[in-house]
Amino acid sequence: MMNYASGPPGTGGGSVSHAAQTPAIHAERLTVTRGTRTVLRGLDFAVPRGRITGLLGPSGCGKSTLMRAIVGTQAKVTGTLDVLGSPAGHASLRTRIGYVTQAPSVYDDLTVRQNLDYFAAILDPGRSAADRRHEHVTRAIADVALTGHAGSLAGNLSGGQRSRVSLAVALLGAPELLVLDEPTVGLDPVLRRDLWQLFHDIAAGRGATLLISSHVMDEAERCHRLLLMREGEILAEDTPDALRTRTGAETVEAAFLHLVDEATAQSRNKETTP
Ligand SMILES: Nc1ncnc2c1ncn2[C@@H]1O[C@H](COP(=O)(O)OP(=O)(O)OP(=O)(O)O)[C@@H](O)[C@H]1O
Repeated sequence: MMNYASGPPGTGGGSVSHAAQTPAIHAERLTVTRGTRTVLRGLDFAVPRGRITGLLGPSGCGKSTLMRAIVGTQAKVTGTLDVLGSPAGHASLRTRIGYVTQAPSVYDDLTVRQNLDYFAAILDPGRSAADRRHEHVTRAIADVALTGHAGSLAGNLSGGQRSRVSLAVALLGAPELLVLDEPTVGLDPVLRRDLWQLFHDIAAGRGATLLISSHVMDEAERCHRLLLMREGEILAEDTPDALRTRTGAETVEAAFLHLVDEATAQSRNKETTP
Protein backbone atom coordinates (compact mmCIF):
# COMPACT_ATOMS: atom_id res chain seq x y z
CA MET A 1 0.00 0.00 0.00
CA MET A 2 1.37 3.42 -0.91
CA ASN A 3 1.87 5.93 1.83
CA TYR A 4 3.26 9.41 1.37
CA ALA A 5 2.69 10.73 4.88
CA SER A 6 6.25 11.96 5.27
CA GLY A 7 7.17 15.03 7.29
CA PRO A 8 5.25 18.22 7.90
CA PRO A 9 4.51 20.73 5.13
CA GLY A 10 7.25 22.99 3.86
CA THR A 11 10.11 20.73 4.96
CA GLY A 12 11.59 20.28 1.52
CA GLY A 13 14.88 21.83 2.70
CA GLY A 14 16.26 25.35 2.37
CA SER A 15 14.59 28.47 3.70
CA VAL A 16 10.83 28.49 3.97
CA SER A 17 9.16 31.76 2.99
CA HIS A 18 6.36 33.29 5.02
CA ALA A 19 3.92 32.41 2.23
CA ALA A 20 4.98 28.77 2.40
CA GLN A 21 4.41 28.72 6.16
CA THR A 22 0.82 29.95 5.96
CA PRO A 23 -1.64 27.25 4.94
CA ALA A 24 -2.89 27.14 1.35
CA ILE A 25 -6.44 27.04 2.69
CA HIS A 26 -7.65 28.12 6.10
CA ALA A 27 -11.25 27.87 7.28
CA GLU A 28 -12.92 28.94 10.49
CA ARG A 29 -16.60 28.42 11.29
CA LEU A 30 -17.18 27.90 7.57
CA THR A 31 -20.88 27.42 6.93
CA VAL A 32 -22.73 27.00 3.64
CA THR A 33 -26.46 26.82 3.04
CA ARG A 34 -28.00 25.50 -0.18
CA GLY A 35 -31.67 26.18 -0.54
CA THR A 36 -33.05 25.82 2.97
CA ARG A 37 -30.42 23.27 4.05
CA THR A 38 -27.23 23.91 5.97
CA VAL A 39 -24.84 21.76 3.95
CA LEU A 40 -21.55 22.68 5.68
CA ARG A 41 -21.68 23.32 9.43
CA GLY A 42 -19.03 25.52 11.02
CA LEU A 43 -15.92 23.85 9.57
CA ASP A 44 -12.47 24.62 11.00
CA PHE A 45 -9.49 23.21 9.09
CA ALA A 46 -6.23 24.04 7.32
CA VAL A 47 -4.72 22.62 4.14
CA PRO A 48 -0.89 22.80 4.07
CA ARG A 49 0.97 24.09 1.01
CA GLY A 50 2.86 21.81 -1.33
CA ARG A 51 1.10 18.67 -0.17
CA ILE A 52 -1.71 16.44 -1.37
CA THR A 53 -4.74 16.63 0.90
CA GLY A 54 -7.50 14.11 0.33
CA LEU A 55 -11.06 15.19 0.99
CA LEU A 56 -12.89 11.99 1.75
CA GLY A 57 -16.38 11.13 2.81
CA PRO A 58 -19.57 9.45 1.65
CA SER A 59 -21.65 10.71 -1.25
CA GLY A 60 -23.66 13.80 -0.28
CA CYS A 61 -21.50 14.76 2.74
CA GLY A 62 -20.58 18.11 1.17
CA LYS A 63 -17.24 17.57 -0.59
CA SER A 64 -18.23 19.31 -3.85
CA THR A 65 -19.88 22.15 -1.94
CA LEU A 66 -16.69 22.70 0.04
CA MET A 67 -14.60 22.70 -3.14
CA ARG A 68 -16.97 25.17 -4.78
CA ALA A 69 -16.63 27.45 -1.75
CA ILE A 70 -12.82 27.22 -1.97
CA VAL A 71 -12.71 28.15 -5.66
CA GLY A 72 -15.25 30.93 -5.09
CA THR A 73 -18.24 29.62 -7.04
CA GLN A 74 -20.53 28.79 -4.09
CA ALA A 75 -23.17 31.22 -2.82
CA LYS A 76 -24.22 31.68 0.82
CA VAL A 77 -20.81 31.07 2.41
CA THR A 78 -20.26 32.49 5.90
CA GLY A 79 -17.32 32.33 8.33
CA THR A 80 -13.67 32.66 7.33
CA LEU A 81 -12.26 31.02 4.20
CA ASP A 82 -8.81 32.16 3.09
CA VAL A 83 -7.16 30.68 0.00
CA LEU A 84 -3.49 31.36 -0.83
CA GLY A 85 -3.63 34.30 1.55
CA SER A 86 -6.74 35.98 0.11
CA PRO A 87 -10.45 35.58 0.81
CA ALA A 88 -11.96 32.78 -1.31
CA GLY A 89 -13.37 34.12 -4.57
CA HIS A 90 -10.97 37.11 -4.72
CA ALA A 91 -10.25 38.13 -8.31
CA SER A 92 -6.48 37.72 -7.81
CA LEU A 93 -7.00 33.98 -7.22
CA ARG A 94 -8.50 33.23 -10.62
CA THR A 95 -5.22 32.42 -12.35
CA ARG A 96 -3.67 30.83 -9.26
CA ILE A 97 -6.22 28.03 -8.85
CA GLY A 98 -6.98 25.14 -11.19
CA TYR A 99 -10.37 23.51 -10.66
CA VAL A 100 -11.66 20.33 -12.24
CA THR A 101 -15.32 19.54 -11.63
CA GLN A 102 -16.87 16.08 -11.77
CA ALA A 103 -18.35 16.82 -15.21
CA PRO A 104 -15.51 17.25 -17.74
CA SER A 105 -15.74 20.72 -19.28
CA VAL A 106 -14.47 20.10 -22.80
CA TYR A 107 -15.77 20.97 -26.24
CA ASP A 108 -16.72 17.74 -28.00
CA ASP A 109 -16.38 19.21 -31.50
CA LEU A 110 -12.76 20.29 -30.92
CA THR A 111 -9.70 18.07 -30.79
CA VAL A 112 -7.76 17.65 -27.56
CA ARG A 113 -5.14 20.15 -28.75
CA GLN A 114 -7.77 22.63 -29.96
CA ASN A 115 -9.49 22.47 -26.56
CA LEU A 116 -6.21 23.26 -24.84
CA ASP A 117 -5.31 25.95 -27.42
CA TYR A 118 -8.63 27.65 -26.74
CA PHE A 119 -8.16 27.82 -22.95
CA ALA A 120 -4.46 28.73 -23.32
CA ALA A 121 -5.44 31.70 -25.50
CA ILE A 122 -7.76 32.95 -22.73
CA LEU A 123 -5.09 32.54 -20.05
CA ASP A 124 -2.17 33.91 -22.04
CA PRO A 125 -3.52 35.93 -25.00
CA GLY A 126 -1.67 37.70 -27.81
CA ARG A 127 0.44 36.74 -30.83
CA SER A 128 3.70 37.27 -29.01
CA ALA A 129 2.76 34.48 -26.57
CA ALA A 130 2.06 31.91 -29.34
CA ASP A 131 5.29 29.91 -28.88
CA ARG A 132 4.90 29.86 -25.11
CA ARG A 133 1.28 28.75 -25.44
CA HIS A 134 2.28 25.95 -27.81
CA GLU A 135 4.89 24.75 -25.34
CA HIS A 136 2.47 24.87 -22.38
CA VAL A 137 -0.25 23.04 -24.32
CA THR A 138 2.16 20.32 -25.48
CA ARG A 139 3.42 19.83 -21.93
CA ALA A 140 -0.09 19.71 -20.39
CA ILE A 141 -1.18 17.09 -22.96
CA ALA A 142 1.91 15.02 -22.19
CA ASP A 143 1.35 15.40 -18.42
CA VAL A 144 -2.01 13.65 -18.69
CA ALA A 145 -0.66 11.03 -21.13
CA LEU A 146 -2.81 12.10 -24.09
CA THR A 147 -0.05 12.93 -26.60
CA GLY A 148 -1.21 10.07 -28.81
CA HIS A 149 -4.73 11.53 -28.83
CA ALA A 150 -3.84 15.22 -29.31
CA GLY A 151 -5.51 15.20 -32.75
CA SER A 152 -8.62 13.25 -31.68
CA LEU A 153 -12.00 14.92 -31.28
CA ALA A 154 -12.86 15.18 -27.56
CA GLY A 155 -16.32 13.78 -28.37
CA ASN A 156 -14.70 10.53 -29.52
CA LEU A 157 -12.72 9.98 -26.32
CA SER A 158 -13.62 7.69 -23.42
CA GLY A 159 -14.97 9.19 -20.17
CA GLY A 160 -11.59 8.83 -18.46
CA GLN A 161 -9.78 10.45 -21.39
CA ARG A 162 -12.22 13.39 -21.37
CA SER A 163 -11.59 13.84 -17.62
CA ARG A 164 -7.90 13.99 -18.37
CA VAL A 165 -8.46 16.72 -20.98
CA SER A 166 -10.18 18.74 -18.22
CA LEU A 167 -7.23 18.08 -15.95
CA ALA A 168 -4.82 19.22 -18.68
CA VAL A 169 -6.78 22.49 -18.98
CA ALA A 170 -6.44 23.00 -15.22
CA LEU A 171 -2.69 22.39 -15.44
CA LEU A 172 -2.17 24.98 -18.20
CA GLY A 173 -1.56 28.03 -16.05
CA ALA A 174 0.75 26.09 -13.67
CA PRO A 175 -1.64 26.86 -10.77
CA GLU A 176 -0.41 27.01 -7.17
CA LEU A 177 -3.53 25.23 -5.98
CA LEU A 178 -5.29 22.41 -7.82
CA VAL A 179 -8.79 21.50 -6.65
CA LEU A 180 -9.86 18.20 -8.19
CA ASP A 181 -13.35 16.84 -7.63
CA GLU A 182 -13.22 13.03 -7.85
CA PRO A 183 -10.67 12.99 -10.70
CA THR A 184 -10.25 9.22 -10.73
CA VAL A 185 -13.91 8.19 -10.88
CA GLY A 186 -14.49 5.59 -13.58
CA LEU A 187 -10.81 5.10 -14.39
CA ASP A 188 -9.19 1.69 -14.59
CA PRO A 189 -6.59 0.77 -11.93
CA VAL A 190 -3.60 1.47 -14.20
CA LEU A 191 -4.83 4.96 -15.11
CA ARG A 192 -5.70 5.67 -11.48
CA ARG A 193 -2.19 4.72 -10.43
CA ASP A 194 -0.66 6.85 -13.20
CA LEU A 195 -2.82 9.86 -12.29
CA TRP A 196 -1.85 9.61 -8.63
CA GLN A 197 1.78 9.48 -9.73
CA LEU A 198 1.16 12.66 -11.76
CA PHE A 199 -0.43 14.34 -8.72
CA HIS A 200 2.66 13.52 -6.67
CA ASP A 201 4.94 14.78 -9.44
CA ILE A 202 2.99 18.06 -9.53
CA ALA A 203 3.22 18.47 -5.74
CA ALA A 204 6.91 17.54 -5.56
CA GLY A 205 8.10 19.13 -8.82
CA ARG A 206 6.17 22.40 -8.80
CA GLY A 207 5.48 22.70 -5.08
CA ALA A 208 1.77 22.95 -5.90
CA THR A 209 -0.94 22.20 -3.36
CA LEU A 210 -3.54 19.62 -4.34
CA LEU A 211 -6.94 19.13 -2.76
CA ILE A 212 -8.47 15.95 -4.18
CA SER A 213 -11.87 14.55 -3.31
CA SER A 214 -12.80 10.91 -3.44
CA HIS A 215 -15.28 8.59 -1.86
CA VAL A 216 -12.96 5.63 -2.47
CA MET A 217 -11.20 5.12 0.82
CA ASP A 218 -8.21 3.24 -0.61
CA GLU A 219 -7.19 6.48 -2.36
CA ALA A 220 -6.75 7.99 1.11
CA GLU A 221 -3.55 6.02 1.48
CA ARG A 222 -2.05 7.95 -1.43
CA CYS A 223 -2.46 11.36 0.26
CA HIS A 224 -0.10 13.21 2.59
CA ARG A 225 -3.02 14.44 4.69
CA LEU A 226 -6.73 13.81 4.95
CA LEU A 227 -9.86 15.71 5.72
CA LEU A 228 -12.51 13.14 6.57
CA MET A 229 -16.04 14.49 6.18
CA ARG A 230 -19.45 13.27 7.22
CA GLU A 231 -22.82 15.02 7.01
CA GLY A 232 -21.40 18.50 6.47
CA GLU A 233 -18.82 18.27 9.23
CA ILE A 234 -15.11 17.48 9.46
CA LEU A 235 -14.76 14.21 11.30
CA ALA A 236 -10.96 14.23 11.37
CA GLU A 237 -7.97 16.09 9.91
CA ASP A 238 -4.63 14.27 10.00
CA THR A 239 -2.15 12.08 8.14
CA PRO A 240 -3.28 8.55 7.15
CA ASP A 241 -0.70 7.11 9.58
CA ALA A 242 -1.86 9.25 12.49
CA LEU A 243 -5.50 8.36 11.83
CA ARG A 244 -4.73 4.65 11.81
CA THR A 245 -2.63 4.92 14.96
CA ARG A 246 -5.22 7.05 16.79
CA THR A 247 -8.03 4.60 16.06
CA GLY A 248 -6.00 1.38 16.21
CA ALA A 249 -7.30 0.55 12.71
CA GLU A 250 -5.36 -1.13 9.92
CA THR A 251 -6.79 0.94 7.08
CA VAL A 252 -8.09 4.49 6.68
CA GLU A 253 -11.49 3.01 5.83
CA ALA A 254 -11.58 1.17 9.17
CA ALA A 255 -10.36 4.36 10.91
CA PHE A 256 -13.17 6.33 9.25
CA LEU A 257 -15.80 3.82 10.39
CA HIS A 258 -14.36 3.90 13.92
CA LEU A 259 -14.62 7.72 13.96
CA VAL A 260 -18.19 7.59 12.63
CA ASP A 261 -19.18 5.18 15.43
CA GLU A 262 -17.44 7.42 17.98
CA ALA A 263 -19.25 10.54 16.70
CA THR A 264 -22.60 8.73 16.66
CA ALA A 265 -22.10 7.53 20.27
CA GLN A 266 -21.15 11.06 21.34
CA SER A 267 -24.25 12.63 19.80
CA ARG A 268 -26.45 9.91 21.40
CA ASN A 269 -24.87 10.68 24.77
CA LYS A 270 -25.62 14.39 24.29
CA GLU A 271 -29.24 13.59 23.45
CA THR A 272 -29.73 11.40 26.54
CA THR A 273 -27.82 13.62 29.01
CA PRO A 274 -30.28 16.02 30.67
N1 LIG B 1 -28.78 23.02 -5.29
C1 LIG B 1 -28.93 22.42 -4.11
N2 LIG B 1 -29.92 22.77 -3.25
C2 LIG B 1 -30.06 22.17 -2.06
N3 LIG B 1 -29.26 21.19 -1.62
C3 LIG B 1 -28.27 20.79 -2.43
C4 LIG B 1 -28.05 21.37 -3.71
N4 LIG B 1 -26.99 20.76 -4.28
C5 LIG B 1 -26.56 19.84 -3.39
N5 LIG B 1 -27.33 19.85 -2.30
C6 LIG B 1 -27.19 19.00 -1.11
O1 LIG B 1 -25.98 19.35 -0.47
C7 LIG B 1 -25.38 18.19 0.12
C8 LIG B 1 -23.92 18.15 -0.27
O2 LIG B 1 -23.82 17.92 -1.68
P1 LIG B 1 -22.38 17.77 -2.36
O3 LIG B 1 -22.61 17.65 -3.84
O4 LIG B 1 -21.50 18.84 -1.86
O5 LIG B 1 -21.92 16.36 -1.75
P2 LIG B 1 -20.68 15.43 -2.18
O6 LIG B 1 -20.06 14.96 -0.90
O7 LIG B 1 -19.80 16.15 -3.12
O8 LIG B 1 -21.41 14.24 -2.90
P3 LIG B 1 -20.87 13.30 -4.14
O9 LIG B 1 -19.71 12.54 -3.61
O10 LIG B 1 -22.07 12.42 -4.40
O11 LIG B 1 -20.55 14.21 -5.27
C9 LIG B 1 -26.18 16.99 -0.36
O12 LIG B 1 -26.94 16.52 0.71
C10 LIG B 1 -27.04 17.53 -1.47
O13 LIG B 1 -28.29 16.90 -1.46
